[in-house]
Amino acid sequence: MGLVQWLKGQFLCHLVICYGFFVSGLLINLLQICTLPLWPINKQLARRINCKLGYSLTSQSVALLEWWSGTEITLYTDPENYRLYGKENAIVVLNHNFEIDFLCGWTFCDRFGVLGASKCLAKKELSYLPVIGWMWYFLEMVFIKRKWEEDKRNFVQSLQNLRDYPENFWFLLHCEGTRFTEEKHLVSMEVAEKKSLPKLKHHLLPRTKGFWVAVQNLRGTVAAVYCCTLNFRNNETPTLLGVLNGEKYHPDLYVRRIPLESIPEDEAECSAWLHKLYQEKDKFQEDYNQTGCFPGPKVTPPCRPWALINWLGWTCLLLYPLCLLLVQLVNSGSILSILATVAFCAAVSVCVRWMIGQTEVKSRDDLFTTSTKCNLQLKDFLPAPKHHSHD
Ligand SMILES: CC/C=C\C/C=C\C/C=C\C/C=C\C/C=C\C/C=C\CCC(=O)SCCNC(=O)CCNC(=O)[C@H](O)C(C)(C)COP(=O)(O)OP(=O)(O)OC[C@H]1O[C@@H](n2cnc3c(N)ncnc32)[C@H](O)[C@@H]1OP(=O)(O)O
Ligand SMILES: CCCCCCCC/C=C\CCCCCCCC(=O)OC[C@@H](O)COP(=O)(O)O
Repeated sequence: MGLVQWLKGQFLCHLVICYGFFVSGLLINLLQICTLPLWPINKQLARRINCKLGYSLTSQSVALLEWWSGTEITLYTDPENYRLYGKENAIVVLNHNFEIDFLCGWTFCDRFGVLGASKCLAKKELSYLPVIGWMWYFLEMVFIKRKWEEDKRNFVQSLQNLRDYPENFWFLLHCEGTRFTEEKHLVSMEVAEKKSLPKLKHHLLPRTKGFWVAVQNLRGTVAAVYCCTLNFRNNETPTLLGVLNGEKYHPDLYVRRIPLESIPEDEAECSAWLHKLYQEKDKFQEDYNQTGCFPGPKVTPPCRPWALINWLGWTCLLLYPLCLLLVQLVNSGSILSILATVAFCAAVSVCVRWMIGQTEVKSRDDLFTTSTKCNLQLKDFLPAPKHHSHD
């Protein structure tokens, strides 16, 4: 292992990265709050400023993936469609299997210049995440509790608000509604069976309501649906902690552009259409597993320097006062101040570690809720208890 790779694994480096991300994030949140008086006066300007501020925070994690971990992304797509990416609004339908799928998504957004304005349909809990969740309020992210009766008014209103958004945006929808795990897959295929739908091998059954409502409310605003399938080469199982440790991954993304006009307006037909799309996605996934690649030509969208420049800028800006403070502390010899500084660094580290924990794949805890819907019990997924003989 080289020196640089060894350094990337050191806690001190992680602490500096987390400190930069967290403190710059809080400053960006503060600047976003300062834009509040501008919203009633010039809403479009306030939105544009928030896109830039959002970019300044989100792109730090993109820089981490591209420059720190050296991850190389590959796109499989039709060259005719390639030239439209980033130049139109789109709904992105993506599989949800990996801990860093959102990070790869952001990286593609950055390569096509839509990172600041990128949006997604996210579970409400994510809106409480310090820094990132708070930033998303100002970026008009759509949050849902995943209870349709409670969600529908706010969901439709949030989509309607995007109709005059001043920047090109991609709206990400994980139709599967949760991350893929074997246990959730079992539950989901039971639902498929009840609904007489073909079983999927690599995906959960898509939840169709959110997709239909998004398509209906964004007609005339969004030009196309990008049907995306993400995979990692050589069965890599990427994690955010791995990225922080400087591990390099190889994501492959297959994108098909589907004009929005070709998607049925009627709810039942639209649902059937989405189920068919997932059956096709399942087939592409199976082919990928067999052959190690997706159909169609490969391209690596060019990496832009802005994420790195922004990251280095924030790091220099925030490391300077930190170093001054440390020197003063050591000179002062005050044990209390030194302890307070160590406690502050530990708090930043714990906070970011907790945020990273929110991105990790959970497999069993949410079975209680999902499985109740299907009259299955948690014990149905757990290994049979071992009976120890005391003889
Ligand atoms: C060129 C490059 C292109 C692209 C680059 C790629 C990406 C970049 C793009 C953007 C990046 C931007 C941001 C990313 C950053 C971070 C965010 C990341 C992730 C956020 C992750 C999440 O939060 S996912 C969770 C939230 N999202 C969703 O849930 C969406 C899917 N769900 C829905 O749409 C639902 O319909 C709903 C939530 C709107 C409502 O759900 P509800 O359950 O209340 O109602 P439904 O009608 O949907 O469901 C009832 C029916 O469901 C049946 N059922 C029951 N159990 C199951 C089951 N286990 N599986 C399937 N179906 C089930 C039930 O029987 C009911 O059926 P009926 O027939 O009776 O209706
Ligand atoms: C310089 C960079 C510093 C690196 C630190 C980066 C820290 C980033 C921390 C948090 C980013 C938050 C992104 C949230 C996206 C998480 C996606 C997610 O949580 O999906 C789960 C969800 O679908 C299913 O949830 P359920 O299991 O159904 O409930």
